[in-house]
Amino acid sequence: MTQQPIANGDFLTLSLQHPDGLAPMHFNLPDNTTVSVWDSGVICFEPQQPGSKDIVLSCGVHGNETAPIEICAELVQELLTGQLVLKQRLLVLFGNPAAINAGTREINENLNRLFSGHHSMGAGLINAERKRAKALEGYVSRFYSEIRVTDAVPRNRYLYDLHTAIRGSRFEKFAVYPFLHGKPWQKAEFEFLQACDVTTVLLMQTPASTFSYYASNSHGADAFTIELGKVQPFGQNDMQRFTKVRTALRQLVTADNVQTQPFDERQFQLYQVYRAINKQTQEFKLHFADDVENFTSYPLGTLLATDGDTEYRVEREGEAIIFPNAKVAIGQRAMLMVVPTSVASNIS
Ligand SMILES: O=C(O)CCC(=O)N[C@@H](CCC(=O)O)C(=O)O
Ligand SMILES: [Zn+2]
Repeated sequence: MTQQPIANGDFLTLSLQHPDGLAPMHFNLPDNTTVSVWDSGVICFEPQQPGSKDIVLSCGVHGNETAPIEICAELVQELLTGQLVLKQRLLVLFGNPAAINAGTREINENLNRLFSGHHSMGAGLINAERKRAKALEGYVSRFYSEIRVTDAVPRNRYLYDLHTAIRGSRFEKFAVYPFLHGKPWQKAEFEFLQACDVTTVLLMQTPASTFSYYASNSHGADAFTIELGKVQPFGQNDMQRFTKVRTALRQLVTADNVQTQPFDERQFQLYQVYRAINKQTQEFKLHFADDVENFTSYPLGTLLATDGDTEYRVEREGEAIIFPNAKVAIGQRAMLMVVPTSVASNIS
């Protein structure tokens, strides 16, 4: 039998050697799973008789968020070398190979603010991140629509966009559930998140230009941004901390079902956005230290940030900070303030 062209299974290294594009290739694994490389960091697997799930796993949308990159690279390697046998259709995306090579969150612009067409707004497709966002949208659309399965079993779409946060967090791992426009939150998804060791979930209340919102809103996918801890350089992640998510992702792609526990809201910390604070001027400044963790709350009236003459103080009991970042571009979200909530009123 001829060896498949990525014999060592190290698709990440191959992609990083060709960050600006990789010639498409197409081959079969010994179990007849079809493998198609569509671009640098874009690899599609289709088992001969796939289950009903179309799964997109993405990582490296921010180039310095290494743990998810290592987790996805390992999974792809195990698939390519036959250590794992796939059951579901799977598209793995290493979001921003150039930024991964540079070890930076972004090169020119935050890729995770460019989806749902934002790549082409304003100045248009002026940099590599804007072009990549457009290309990634195309790959996701192609994956969800190009299905060679002919039976009438209804298909379910998923996209898990794996990240790590800039700061530490009171809850080490947490997920962002994109705005569903009134549609019910999904018990099965909370159960899957719990299997991944993620029991803190932030429910968004507005559309966003993120990858997960794009998949949810444009493709009807069950989609999440999943934060797996704090950013670390390559090789410095304690992989033991990811045992549950690695196992759950393996089960997701190799089996019909993931082993989960029935949903019980009491086992989750659920938050919703109370307000988003956007950076208005270059003077935007946070008034707490860099090591203050996500989900920290302060007493009413505490000064959190200033932006020129504008002061942002705690205005609601229990509101907590998340994703504070003074370095974002003008007009972008510099911090979210979140409050505890429940999903009981709208879950199915
Ligand atoms: O730690 C931070 O400040 C940012 C971590 C990160 O990249 N988070 C994502 C969340 C995306 C979402 O809201 O769904 C981002 O900011 O892009
Ligand atoms: Zn990120």
